[in-house]
Amino acid sequence: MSLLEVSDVYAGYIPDVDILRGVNFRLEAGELVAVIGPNGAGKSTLAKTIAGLLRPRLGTITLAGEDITYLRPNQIVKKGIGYVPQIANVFPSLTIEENLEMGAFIKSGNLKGLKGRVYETFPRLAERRHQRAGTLSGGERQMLAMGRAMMLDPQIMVLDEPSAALSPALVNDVFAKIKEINAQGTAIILVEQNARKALAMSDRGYVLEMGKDRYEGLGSELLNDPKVGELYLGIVRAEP
Ligand SMILES: Nc1ncnc2c1ncn2[C@@H]1O[C@H](COP(=O)(O)OP(=O)(O)OP(=O)(O)O)[C@@H](O)[C@H]1O
Repeated sequence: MSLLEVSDVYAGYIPDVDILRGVNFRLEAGELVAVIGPNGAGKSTLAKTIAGLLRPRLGTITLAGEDITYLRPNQIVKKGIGYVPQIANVFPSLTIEENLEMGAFIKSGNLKGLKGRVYETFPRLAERRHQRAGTLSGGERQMLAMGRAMMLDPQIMVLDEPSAALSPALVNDVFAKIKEINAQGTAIILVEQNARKALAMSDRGYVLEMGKDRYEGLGSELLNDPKVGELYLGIVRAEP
């Protein structure tokens, strides 16, 4: 049994229009798994469906064997699945510290230890803890959004295109932090347009196409698979 299993899920935003069309996906404890694929393939939709923001029309989602298919987003958070959306992922008018505290709103008890772990992972956030989040750079904002999800000490983090709109140097910074969070034991689903980099740092990956899992394999296998390279990584094969 996998930690998370998405089985034959159909989901969409408009009646009778399926975006996910029988997608299968699994995540083992502690794994880092990339989800790549062309624009509109349904990557973000899969992330939203796992987070409970979209209800599957068919299929099931289980967490450690428990059916969570129809749980609400707040119930899914409580089960230990943290979701970091692509946009609007921080409260701009609140300080960094306040943003982190909001992240732990469902947790009782002392938040100090949790905040300490976030600040240890992201020293730059510690330096700016009393600054409003709206004044942060794109990369810092992304780190705050991940920090906020860490405040729930989730067993799974679902990251929707954390590298979107970041410069290449910042992408490397953000990806290094993702690796670090994963090394601390959090399993990660990494939805990415930056396919090559995402696969290179992942245990496994999925290529989504038209709402279905088209390929699945080790990150390195997918990177070296000529079909995947040609279609999804922009690699042009030399003529024989
Ligand atoms: N809120 C929405 N209402 C209606 N359709 C939507 C909504 N969000 C996404 N879609 C549609 O769902 C399809 C898949 O979108 P999704 O964002 O999941 O793709 P993606 O693989 O993440 O693509 P990208 O790499 O471009 O972000 C697209 O055709 C998109 O137009």
